[in-house]
Amino acid sequence: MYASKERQAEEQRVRQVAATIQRELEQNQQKLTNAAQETHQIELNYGDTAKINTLEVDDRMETNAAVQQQKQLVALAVENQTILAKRQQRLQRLAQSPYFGRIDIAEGTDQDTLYIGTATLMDDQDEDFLVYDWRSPVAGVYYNGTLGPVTYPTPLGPQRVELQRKRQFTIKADRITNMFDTDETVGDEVLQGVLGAAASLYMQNIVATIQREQNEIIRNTSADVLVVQGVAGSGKTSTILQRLAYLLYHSRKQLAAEQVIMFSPNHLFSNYISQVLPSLGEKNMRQVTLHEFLEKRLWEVQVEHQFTRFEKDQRSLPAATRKLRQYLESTTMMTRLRAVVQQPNFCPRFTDLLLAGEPILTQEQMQALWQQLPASLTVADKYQQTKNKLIRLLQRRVRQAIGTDWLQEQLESLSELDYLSLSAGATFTSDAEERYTLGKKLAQQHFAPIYDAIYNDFFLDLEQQYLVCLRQECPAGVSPVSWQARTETVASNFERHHVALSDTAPLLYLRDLITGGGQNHQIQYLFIDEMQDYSPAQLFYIHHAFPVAKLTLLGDGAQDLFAHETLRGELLPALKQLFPHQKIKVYSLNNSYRSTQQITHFASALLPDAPQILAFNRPGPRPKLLVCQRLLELNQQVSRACRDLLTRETMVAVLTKTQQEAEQIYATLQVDAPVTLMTEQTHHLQTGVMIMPIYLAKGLEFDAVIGYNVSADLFNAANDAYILYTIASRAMHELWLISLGAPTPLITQLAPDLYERTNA
Ligand SMILES: Nc1ncnc2c1ncn2[C@@H]1O[C@H](COP(=O)(O)OP(=O)(O)OP(=O)(O)O)[C@@H](O)[C@H]1O
Repeated sequence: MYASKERQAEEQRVRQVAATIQRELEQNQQKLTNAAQETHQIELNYGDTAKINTLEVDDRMETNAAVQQQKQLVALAVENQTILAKRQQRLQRLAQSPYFGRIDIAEGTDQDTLYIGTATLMDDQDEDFLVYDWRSPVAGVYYNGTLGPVTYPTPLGPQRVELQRKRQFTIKADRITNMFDTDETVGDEVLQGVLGAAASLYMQNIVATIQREQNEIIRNTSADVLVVQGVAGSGKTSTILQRLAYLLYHSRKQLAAEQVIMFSPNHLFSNYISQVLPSLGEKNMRQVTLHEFLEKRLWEVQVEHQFTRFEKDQRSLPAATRKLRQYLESTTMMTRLRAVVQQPNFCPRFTDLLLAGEPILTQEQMQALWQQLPASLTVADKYQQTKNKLIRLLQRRVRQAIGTDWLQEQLESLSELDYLSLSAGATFTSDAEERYTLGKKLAQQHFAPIYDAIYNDFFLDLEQQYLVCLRQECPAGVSPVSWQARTETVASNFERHHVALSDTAPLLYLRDLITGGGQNHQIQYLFIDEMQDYSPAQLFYIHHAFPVAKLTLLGDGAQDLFAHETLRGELLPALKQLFPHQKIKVYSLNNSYRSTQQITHFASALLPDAPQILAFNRPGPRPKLLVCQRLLELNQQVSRACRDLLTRETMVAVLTKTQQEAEQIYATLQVDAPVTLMTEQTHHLQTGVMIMPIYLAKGLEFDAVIGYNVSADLFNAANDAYILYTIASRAMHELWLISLGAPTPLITQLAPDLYERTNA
């Protein structure tokens, strides 16, 4: 009886709040319409003003002032319209679900009841909060505290209150579909509902069900480098997107979405997460993949793609190559380059700048300029001064060219069109002036490629310089023969305008060290998802490239597809080496939310150094292992599995190790549903069946996953347990693994009750 009275009271409140939202929506819509008309009217007037007679000087001045004023009016009107439009969107969001939580807090005899939703809502008089934004300090109590004494931050210091009740709601428009009181962070029941639902094409926000351990990460504003080491499906991506929404809300004046950048694993992922921030009323941050970032900075050469390298590695990766790679991709490699550049007599390798085969500025000249500079200057300063001197030398060359016969001849033979473009409508007072001006322009045009080359730092022979650094010293633990062979490979790569992935970070760093460029001071926050896919050298370089950005790095050592081992072993010393002057905070997330208990147990058992992975209590069928004897049978079984799964699930993924296998199965798959072969160029998830190599499925999830050909032949290398774990942990509800011939011992050695084995 009491419970139903409570429910009635809550239902009545929701209806009242929903009615307020509706009223505000209507009023705001009216204001928005008026504002749009006003903007339009001002723009019309602005057009008229521009037509005012500008012949008389006085009129002209007046018109200029009027135009300025009109421009300001337009800007104001547009701003006003933007604010109203944002408000309308916020109200529309609240109308769908006004709030999801309630807390009752008491301070002494003062009692307060607060409702928490995705945005703030005031009552009609603008006096009382009907809904508190989830990011407000007091709302932290909802996510953080169990009942009893709790504290939350205020401008006057920590505020201590008694949390007397925590209530959760599921509300659709003005109807409560579920409501209960809880003492937990966020009750199991709501989470069960959310996690049991079907996969979606876009990631959803988790604002109503943020867990305590996630909340801490979201609200941390003090760390310079915040690292989240979390098991698959622990909500790392969800948490950082919520964190970004939190940071944008709290630093509204100092931080804009444009000052935030996120490194994401691929375009599919970027698109998959693109709706989370807008659903929380925030603009999206910039996203970039590692390959895009490297390619943009090394635009004159072709950069090896991580995915291409992964595919090649599957065919063969000798131990010696792995060892060399480890060194090239280490922080030691980067600091060694720094030491080379900081040597007292360091002089970079330069290259002649040629025009039609003729050297215009020579490396000897450049070296001489460098040597003349005071030894006390930094390398970057010396470089800039050399660059400036080269520009001056070029200017002198331009002046000298003006009087030369060849230039005068060219002037004489200018076509009418060339003359007009060169003179650009200028009038000259004398013939000599005309000859000089046009001659100078012609000379400037002639030497423009050299100017561009200086401007773009092409006089620095970065490739030779890099080779010099490599040849200087063979690192400890690497055989001199393989080091030399590797260095020769780098040289022949350069001849083909190609750079191997391992050389990209060192090469870029070397260039920046010498030129003093390459640093972006605008970005305030930088997020890296899947940090285990970055080598220490790449992380080192990214930190160098964005020196003021606070970093949030997320990863899972167990999803180490590319065998960088960045997140294996002792994390803190490695981080200290990477970020020696930063305040580092490391969080671990061990609860896995994505998959059923059966899938999580199976996936965790695959890992050799089994981390602590806590499965969420959501039961489902055990993973299935199907063994086939012939290729034809394997393909038939995959088709059959897809058909079966599609009777229950909407998004089924066939995950392979390589692109080639994905193409093979795509060619033979027979199902009565849309089938999409995903490639690096695919940007959107699809319903039906998606086929892709595992590296494209990073960070994604599907209702059901079929692991394609998990045979002993294919999964036998040291890193394969991690690949298989990544495949398995993409599945939310069902996992099938199909093998051609004997399945990998990674599976067969597991406890038999972890999966169900069938022979086809
Ligand atoms: N607090 C939460 N409330 C509701 N759902 C959650 C919560 N935390 C995580 N999830 C859900 O769990 C799934 C996995 O989350 P997410 O992709 O953020 O994890 P992840 O740690 O980045 O995973 P991975 O490393 O495996 O890619 C998503 O469906 C997400 O919505």
